Amino acid sequence: MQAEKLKVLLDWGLDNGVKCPDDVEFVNVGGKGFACIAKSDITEAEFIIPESLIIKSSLAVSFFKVNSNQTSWLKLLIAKLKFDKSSTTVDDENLKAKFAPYIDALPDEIDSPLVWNPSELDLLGNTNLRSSLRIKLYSIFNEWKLIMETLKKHRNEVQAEILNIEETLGQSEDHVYRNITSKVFQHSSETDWWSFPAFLWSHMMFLSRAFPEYVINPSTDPSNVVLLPIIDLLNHDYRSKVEWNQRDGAFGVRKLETVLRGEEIFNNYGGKGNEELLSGYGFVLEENIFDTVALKIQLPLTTVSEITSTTHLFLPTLSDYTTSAFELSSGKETKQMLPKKDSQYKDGVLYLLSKENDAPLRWLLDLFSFLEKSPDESCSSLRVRLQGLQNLRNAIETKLSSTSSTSDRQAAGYDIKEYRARAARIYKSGQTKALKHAVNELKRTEKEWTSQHKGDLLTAKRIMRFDPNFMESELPLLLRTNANSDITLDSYDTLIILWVACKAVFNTCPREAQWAMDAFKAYSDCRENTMASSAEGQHLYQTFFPNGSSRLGQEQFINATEFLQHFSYTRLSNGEVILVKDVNL
Ligand SMILES: C[S@@+](CC[C@H](N)C(=O)[O-])C[C@H]1O[C@@H](n2cnc3c(N)ncnc32)[C@H](O)[C@@H]1O
Repeated sequence: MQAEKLKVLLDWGLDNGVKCPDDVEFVNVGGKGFACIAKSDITEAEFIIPESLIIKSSLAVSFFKVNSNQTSWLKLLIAKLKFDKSSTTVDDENLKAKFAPYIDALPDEIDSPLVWNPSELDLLGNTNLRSSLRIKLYSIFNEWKLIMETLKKHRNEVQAEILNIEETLGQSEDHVYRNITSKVFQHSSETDWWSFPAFLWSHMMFLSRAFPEYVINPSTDPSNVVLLPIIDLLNHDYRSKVEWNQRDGAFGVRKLETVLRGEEIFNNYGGKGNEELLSGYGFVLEENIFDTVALKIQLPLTTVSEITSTTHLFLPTLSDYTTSAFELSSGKETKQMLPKKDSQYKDGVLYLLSKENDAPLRWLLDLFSFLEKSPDESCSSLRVRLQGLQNLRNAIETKLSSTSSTSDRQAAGYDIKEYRARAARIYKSGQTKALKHAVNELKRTEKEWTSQHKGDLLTAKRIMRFDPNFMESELPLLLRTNANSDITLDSYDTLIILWVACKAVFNTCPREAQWAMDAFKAYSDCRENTMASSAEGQHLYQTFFPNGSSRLGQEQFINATEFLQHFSYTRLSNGEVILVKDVNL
């Protein structure tokens, strides 16, 4: 059946001026649909489609007599060519008849999770992709609704369909599957061409096989796309070197390397991670070097504007990550760094973490350091950097545990397609690997910083090592306990607070930690005029000195408590508090 449709399509193409290399054959490959195979060694294989066969927005503009949202109208036009039995005429040409060989040969199904059943969706667990699906459906619905509201025909039915879909989208995954997404590829002859499932079908065809129109028409809106019959039979390999070009309105794809006999001739859809490949094209690649995991950080707009107006922090947007095959083939960096507006971050700042590129992790670390710092601290202070790193590591580890966990929803008992189960496994494992890589990179960075700044950090363990006198004699004296009775301190930070207070009382600070004493004195001097108010400090003082202390006043003790809070960071892995010298990294 598919082979017959393919033959009709290829004959139609050849009759109408499509040029393909002589020695290629298109075959049906399990899991991939059609593929183009070289029958001999081919140098610079080139595929050209004439302007007359390119399906572009101008057709939709002419047919629907519209001006805006051209890609949406083009999707509706393709849904009409597929589902409407009557003709669709533009300039006396019946598009339904003209493009029938193309429309008939489009794939029976796309394995995008947009149309997976609930049992298959469960395989995605709590990943970004799973949680973005409903939002994606809403966005496609809104795109459809926007043009439907201006469509003159079928007014009452369209209005009823809009209400019905809107209501369904607010319901359970199972309900959405049964009433909308399961219908996209199991369409009956009754499917209305203007219905939402028909639009969703068309949308998925565009997502998985459209090309940018600007290749043939540089002045067009950059978001406009075209369909290229036959050229769109080429599958994707990110290693494939290709050039997309135009000549006299025709669109060409040329291989820039020799393809050996028996090998597949690939296009290159651009550097896409498995999340984008799976949701848009319904497939994944093992060991995909473009794999990323997205972290979206929501910031109040006041914080965004503080960052953009007072710091040099880099806040990325999606365009900082996208590489299209067209850009790759041009061999030069074509992306322009356009000035960004604060409003671009209203839905969050996007960080795409990957094993291959640590720059986004560094941008994220800069942001977390900024968020950690107090007004009198610098973004590059050692304490701020170390605490920012801890907070970031904590956030990524939380994401990792939710990504690797299985979904907590109830499996719904639908059949699971093995192809989809494998795709879900590979996608999830790529997400987990990218997150683990980020955690390891942060651990390595922390180690590097702490070993470079060993002398600027004081842990409770270090104190006990180089100041044995403190535990053996000074602390019992201060607490008025017997030197032989055990002193129980329930945390490392309590020990450091008592050490700081003790050193101030006895003036016996060892040389290697003198910086901590100097900083404490300076801090206490600054606070002299402010009333010591820390409830935590007061409570701790009363615990240790229920009858007060002639040596250590409450105020000085509270100063030590607050000093530790201001000049320390907490290792989240073990709760250890570490005193940090006020230096820059
Ligand atoms: C532009 S079409 C390519 C032609 C497609 N094989 C067909 O039969 O129509 C894109 C679709 O091809 C398939 N595809 C492309 N590259 C692939 C790859 N490397 N591995 C698996 N499937 C691939 C996916 O189903 C994708 O949605």
